Amino acid sequence: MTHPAQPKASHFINGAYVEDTAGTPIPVIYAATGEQIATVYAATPAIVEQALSTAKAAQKAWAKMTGTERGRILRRAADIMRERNHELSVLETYDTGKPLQETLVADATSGADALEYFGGLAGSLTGEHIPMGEDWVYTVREALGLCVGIGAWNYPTQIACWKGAPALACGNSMVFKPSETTPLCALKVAEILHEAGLPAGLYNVIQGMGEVGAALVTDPRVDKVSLTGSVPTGKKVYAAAAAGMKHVTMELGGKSPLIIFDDADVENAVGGAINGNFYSSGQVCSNGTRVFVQKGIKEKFLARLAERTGAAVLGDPQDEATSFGPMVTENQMNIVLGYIEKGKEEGARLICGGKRADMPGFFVEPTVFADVTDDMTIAREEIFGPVMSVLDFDTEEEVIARANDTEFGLSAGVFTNDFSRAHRVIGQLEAGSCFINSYNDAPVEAPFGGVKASGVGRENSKEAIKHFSQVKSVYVRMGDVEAAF
Ligand SMILES: NC(=O)c1ccc[n+]([C@@H]2O[C@H](COP(=O)([O-])OP(=O)(O)OC[C@H]3O[C@@H](n4cnc5c(N)ncnc54)[C@H](O)[C@@H]3O)[C@@H](O)[C@H]2O)c1
Ligand SMILES: CCCCC=O
Repeated sequence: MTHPAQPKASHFINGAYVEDTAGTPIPVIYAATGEQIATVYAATPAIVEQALSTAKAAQKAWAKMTGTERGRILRRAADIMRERNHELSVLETYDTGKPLQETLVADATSGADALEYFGGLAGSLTGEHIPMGEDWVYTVREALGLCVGIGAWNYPTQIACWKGAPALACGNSMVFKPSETTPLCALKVAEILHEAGLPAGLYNVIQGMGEVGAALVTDPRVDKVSLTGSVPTGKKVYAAAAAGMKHVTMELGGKSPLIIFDDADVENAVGGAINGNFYSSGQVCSNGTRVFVQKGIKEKFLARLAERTGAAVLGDPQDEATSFGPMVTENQMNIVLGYIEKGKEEGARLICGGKRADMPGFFVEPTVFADVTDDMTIAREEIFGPVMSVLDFDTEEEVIARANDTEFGLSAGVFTNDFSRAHRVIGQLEAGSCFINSYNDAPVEAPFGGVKASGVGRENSKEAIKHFSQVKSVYVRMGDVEAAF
């Protein structure tokens, strides 16, 4: 019998599902059982062409509509997403393995927030009037044109909406390629947008691996590329986009510091460290995986952390009681287990976890290492799994230097009851998305993105509008034109 997660077809182009079984089959594996639940096919060159030409053709008429008209459609889509939250969350759980307890509150709901927020902003996208004596300049905020979105596998619904909603609000069209690991949810986003009244051709989803992404990025009709992925992929995609002088947004990886001073509330700091390491089984770009704890509270912090981590409920992700799911794939599980072995070999002290969980599926126990030093592999490389490194520190000055000693710069957090210190420290951390006495909040109203190797540009908030539009400036002369001859 066909699994309920099997989509009607692999691609969504020009307002309808489209199939082409000539493409490479992509199996969709449910991470909690290892069973194949669906199959999609990678886009053939004919499918890529169909998606790009339809998106190119549809964009101009969309940009001519008023922002209020465009926004109304996005807000209607947000309402539909919220009405279908349960069904979409179940699908997100099949796509990623993340527990339903999380997907019910963090995925379609976050996507709906983006559609609602950018739908609301669409009517307010105006230029300015700049007086020049008798003359004046006016500016117009215009769409970029045809945008490509490429997604990672940890938040398939959210990424499809975080890119699609601002792009459409500004009058662009989009071809979105989800990660080949989680191809299901973006198709539902496309379906819902069209049900809400989006004209055909404006939001298209095609499947495929890196080659399909590369074909999209290098196409001369494409004006902008927004990628969520790893730093190595980001470097390739950025270079390819630069060759065509295209706009880019790069939401990439991290190895973010979470700094806990000894005056912090220990329970809140432990909660922040759990949210910053074990949510989505650690598969979150902004995770604070280098937890610097001031020596005075180190043992108290570790004891409570081990106790609370022991309360994680590993199990069937579709059961709402489960609070911790599997890695997205067997490969990702093996990568994470490899890092855990490396941590042990390099002399870190294992506090809890440290192995594959004894159950079906790709589960790795939530793992904490203490006595981690800056040079250890687990403290330097992005693991993208539930492995927390706890490092000791003595002084504020020392911890700031060590926190910044990384190629990455996505996020950073500070826990302290001294607010002067909190702002002073955050002010010196090289990171794009920061937290004080909290971790991993990502509301649509706040800009999200990194500095250094972690990215270029910002998603969410009014900042995202700048990255999906451009400004035309028009000089208006009221008098005669003076010329040299
Ligand atoms: N900053 C953020 O907002 C954010 C959010 C989620 C995940 N991430 C990062 O994503 C990574 C995990 O996701 P992943 O393993 O799917 O990343 P990945 O880099 O392997 O793949 C990302 C996407 O890029 C595509 N791709 C690969 N090669 C390409 C090429 N040459 N041209 C065009 N597209 C290409 C893939 O098919 C996939 O859709 C982690 O590093 C994580 O930190 C970042
Ligand atoms: C907390 C925001 C998650 C986006 C990156 O993985």
